[in-house]
Amino acid sequence: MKIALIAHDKKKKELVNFVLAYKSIFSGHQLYATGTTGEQVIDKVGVPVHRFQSGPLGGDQQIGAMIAENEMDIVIFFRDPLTAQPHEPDVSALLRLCDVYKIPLATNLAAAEVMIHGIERGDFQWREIVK
Ligand SMILES: O=C(CO)COP(=O)(O)O
Repeated sequence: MKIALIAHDKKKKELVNFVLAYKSIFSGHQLYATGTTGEQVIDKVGVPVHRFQSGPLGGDQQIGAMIAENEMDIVIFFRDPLTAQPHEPDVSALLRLCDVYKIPLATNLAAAEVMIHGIERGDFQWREIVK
């Protein structure tokens, strides 16, 4: 499956630790990320990640474009709800596209924990049928 990994700055450590904890599962999938998140995942986890632009420079929109093309299966986006983001419209647009295209989206650690076990079990195989 194609999995997008995104984290706002104050959530990056949490996301990196999450990917590290489930490295064996993530390793079996194609990973995509916004620029800085991807850089940290590559450095600290050591898995291959396709990196887009940094979020404020269009990375969220690039992932949104993949969703619109039915090219992204799952989005894990650790958002920081307590810090204003200069590119908030891009963030909202990405979340909206997940809903438009029914793309499974986890926006915090607790939801991502459930999601990763679902990925492991094959709960999202229906995405292959949709394609
Ligand atoms: O801002 C982001 C998502 O909205 C994340 O971008 P970076 O991974 O480049 O920090």
